Amino acid sequence: MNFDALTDRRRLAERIRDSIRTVPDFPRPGIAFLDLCPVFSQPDLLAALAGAMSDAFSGAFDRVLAVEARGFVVGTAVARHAGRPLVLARKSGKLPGPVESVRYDLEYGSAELQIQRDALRPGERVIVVDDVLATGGTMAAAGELVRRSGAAVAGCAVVVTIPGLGGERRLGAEKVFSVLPTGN
Ligand SMILES: O=P(O)(O)OC[C@H]1O[C@H](OP(=O)(O)OP(=O)(O)O)[C@H](O)[C@@H]1O
Ligand SMILES: Nc1ncnc2[nH]cnc12
Repeated sequence: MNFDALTDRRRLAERIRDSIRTVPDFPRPGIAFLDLCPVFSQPDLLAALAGAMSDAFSGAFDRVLAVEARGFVVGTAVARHAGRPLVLARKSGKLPGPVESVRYDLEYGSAELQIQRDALRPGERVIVVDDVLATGGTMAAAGELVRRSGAAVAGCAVVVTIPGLGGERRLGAEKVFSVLPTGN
């Protein structure tokens, strides 16, 4: 990475950090909820985010898998920026079948994620895009859906990682790119 790219990355991270609103005790007591709506409302910031995520994987991916719901915002921007097809991982009951399903736990609940069986092809390289990485339960479920299709996870991209919840450790081998990494 050259100096300009590093400076731009730092500036991007600063603007995102300044834009995120932390809401205590939402959606339930004890959770410090990161509200990224103010990030999504700034077109230049969303475009820069998409560019940083795409660059992080040097364009070495065939499709972008976006996770419902906030991941759709970021994933759509990345797919558009990179000129790659967008695939949706949706919460249970939203996609017409046949679908593949995985149940999972996240920081404040449990859910089921699905993709359509013909959405990914064997051998394709897929990046999974979301807004927040907390426990990693959601990303792990999305990765499992990718592998069940015979495709491979080329990486995971998130706007922000919440430190101390084990998300990056849990994803282990999957390469995680976070614009605001742990500790920032
Ligand atoms: O790392 P984890 O502990 O799994 O948490 C991260 C997930 O939690 C949030 O999704 P949520 O299910 O709240 O959905 P939403 O985007 O529909 O609000 C967030 O958008 C991530 O998908
Ligand atoms: N603390 C949090 N804020 C926003 N989204 C989340 N997803 C999981 N944990 C979260």
